[in-house]
Formats: sequence, structure tokens, C-alpha cells
Amino acid sequence: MIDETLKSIKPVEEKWYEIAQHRLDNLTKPPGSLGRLEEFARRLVAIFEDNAPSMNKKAIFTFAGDHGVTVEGVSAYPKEVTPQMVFNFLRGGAGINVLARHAGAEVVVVDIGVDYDFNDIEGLLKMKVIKGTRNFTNGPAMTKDEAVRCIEIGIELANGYAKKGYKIFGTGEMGIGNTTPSSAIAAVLTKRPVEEVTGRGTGISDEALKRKIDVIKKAIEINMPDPDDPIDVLSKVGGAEIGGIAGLVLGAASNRIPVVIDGFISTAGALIAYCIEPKTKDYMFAAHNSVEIGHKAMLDKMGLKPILDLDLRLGEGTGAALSMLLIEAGLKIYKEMATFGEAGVSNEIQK
Ligand SMILES: O=C(O)c1ccc[n+]([C@@H]2O[C@H](COP(=O)([O-])O)[C@@H](O)[C@H]2O)c1
Ligand SMILES: Cc1cc2nc[nH]c2cc1C
Repeated sequence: MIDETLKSIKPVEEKWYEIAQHRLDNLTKPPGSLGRLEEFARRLVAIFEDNAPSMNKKAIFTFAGDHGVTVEGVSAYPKEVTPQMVFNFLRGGAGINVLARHAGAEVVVVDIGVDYDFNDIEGLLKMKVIKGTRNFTNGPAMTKDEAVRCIEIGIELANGYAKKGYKIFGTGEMGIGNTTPSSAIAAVLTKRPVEEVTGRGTGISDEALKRKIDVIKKAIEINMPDPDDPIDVLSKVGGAEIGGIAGLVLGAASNRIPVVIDGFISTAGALIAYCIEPKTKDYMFAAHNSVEIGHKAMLDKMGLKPILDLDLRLGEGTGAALSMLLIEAGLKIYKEMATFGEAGVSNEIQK
């Protein structure tokens, strides 16, 4: 299934950027004066291959998973918070629910790896691959099959929501401990020292940060993830929600749907997808610059420039929801602004 998806991922065509640029330069403004809003419009026109696309249906996928490595004391919060927050998402009371409502996006909550039995609770997509990953200081977090299954779930969701007419996706996640595997992925795939890509996550002490760095170093030493094999990296030092996000990005690209990448953990998932197929980059928007150090290294590796810089570090998809509003603003400018000709405004630049 992954191979089939990869085959259908095409880069966006230069021709469409030129078509979009031509219109942008005819709108009543000095060329380039709407800055990155113009970039968003150009990219959307090229992704959709449509000069007047609409993005009325938006979905943010919040993948939840637990992490065996939390027994090492790498988070400021207990792992029970993961299922508790899932209930909060389903009741509509979490940060992502508020900001998604603000952005007019639907929140899709996916249990891909929570160490809790939700039974038949309404509103949750039950796609559990694993009841929490294994503690990766002793061996791989997941088997290769489990990692592949997580990616497939992301692809299946992208295919299903594309079919239902959704036009833009956002990524999000919830998982106590998940900045630890994300830093491990960042270190392996960007080849940076662990210290440079490991931060405080939910807000750990200096002492816990030292422990977290040692834990990640040990995990990389013991598991020896192959930096040239992103699925090997995902299975050995990753997490279920990170795999789901990687799959969603691959599926978005194969369906020609723009995907807004949230913060640090989402970017680790996006980086796995990028290393599997670099063409996915054409479909990605980096929502924001997370407080988490190490985020920039991953964005730089993919050549993505974050849209917002609001000192966010919540995850869930909150940054993705906010930046969707700006991406949409760029499209509205493109579709609704008058041209020089229509408005009778002179387009002659004085010498
Ligand atoms: O999105 C981010 O950049 C981000 C940065 C730090 C923490 N988080 C969230 O906090 C949790 C992980 O933090 P931790 O300290 O438990 O590894 C997880 O539920 C994430 O959604 C998210
Ligand atoms: C309360 C809480 C909410 C979260 N949302 C994403 N990560 C989180 C971590 C905590 C601790």
C-alpha cells in the first residue's frame, strides 16, 4: 500500500506557479507586497491545478499514542494524561477544539497507540496499532510491521477524507512523552547531536532534561536506527502517532491535498514522510516555529519556513489550525482582489 501511494505522488508543476504569479502581479498592489500570502496562493493554485480552488472542508487529524519510554522520567506529566486528553478532545474542550472551531476545521481524533481501552466511545476513530510503544532504551519501540501499519492508517485516513471532499488537512498529536522519540528522530535524520535537538517538552526540570538526553543517546546506541531507512528509524525510536502523521502526509501528497504540519512532533512525522519521498514537501505548509529546540533543524532539512512564531508548544494541531486561517487568507486575496484593469488603477511604475 505504501509503495502504491508513493508511485502516485507527483511534484507540483512550475507552469502553475507561473499562472498564479501572473494573476498576483495583476492585482491592485505593488508586486510581492502581500509577502507570504502570495506564496500560499501560488502554492495552492499549483497543488490543486486550479485557478480558483476552494478550501471549504478542512480537517485536523489529532493522533494519540503512548510511549513506553515515559518510565524513564522524560516528561513533566504522567502518561494517564494521554487518554484523559482524548476524552477532552471528544467533549470539545481542548485547545485544538477551540482553535479548530475558530478556523472552521473539523477535528478528527484517532487512537493509534494509546495505552487505554476506550471501548465504544462515540466520536473516536479506533485504529489502535499498539497499546503504547515499548521503552526504546531496551530495544525497538515498535516492530517494523507495527510502524508500517501506523503509516498505512495515515494513508487510509487521507484517502478517505479526500474522497469525502476535504480540501486541506492539518496534523496534530497527543502523547505524553512524545517529544523524546521526536528528538531521537530529529537527531538521526538531521545528523545533529542529541543535545541540539532535545528540549523541555511539557516543561521538565534541568535534571530531567539531562536524563532525557541520556535516554535518547542510549536508545540510538542500542537500536542503531539506519538514517537511510526512515521506516527503520520510525519503528526503532519513533511512535505510533508519529507514524500516523507520516502516513497522512504521504496520503495528502498522493491525493494532491495541502497538509499543514503542526509543531515539533508533527514535524518529526513529516520528516519521516519527506525522507521516504521528498516530493511530499510540495504539499506541506509548516504551521509555526515551536518553542521546542530541534524543530528548526527538521524544518531546515526539508527547506520549510514556518508561517507563525507564537511561542506555541502545545501540539494537538493548534498551530496548524491557526495557520490554516492565513493560508486561506492568501487564497481569498488571490480569488477576490480586483485587478488593476478591473479597478481602473494605474499600474505604471515611475522611473
Ligand atoms: O507541538 C509541539 O511543538 C509540542 C512541543 C512540546 C510538547 N508538546 C505536547 O506535549 C506532549 C509531549 O511532551 P512531553 O514533555 O511529554 O514529551 C505531547 O502531548 C505534545 O502534544 C507539543
Ligand atoms: C494537559 C496537557 C495537554 C496537552 N495537549 C498536548 N499535550 C499536552 C500535555 C498536557 C500535560
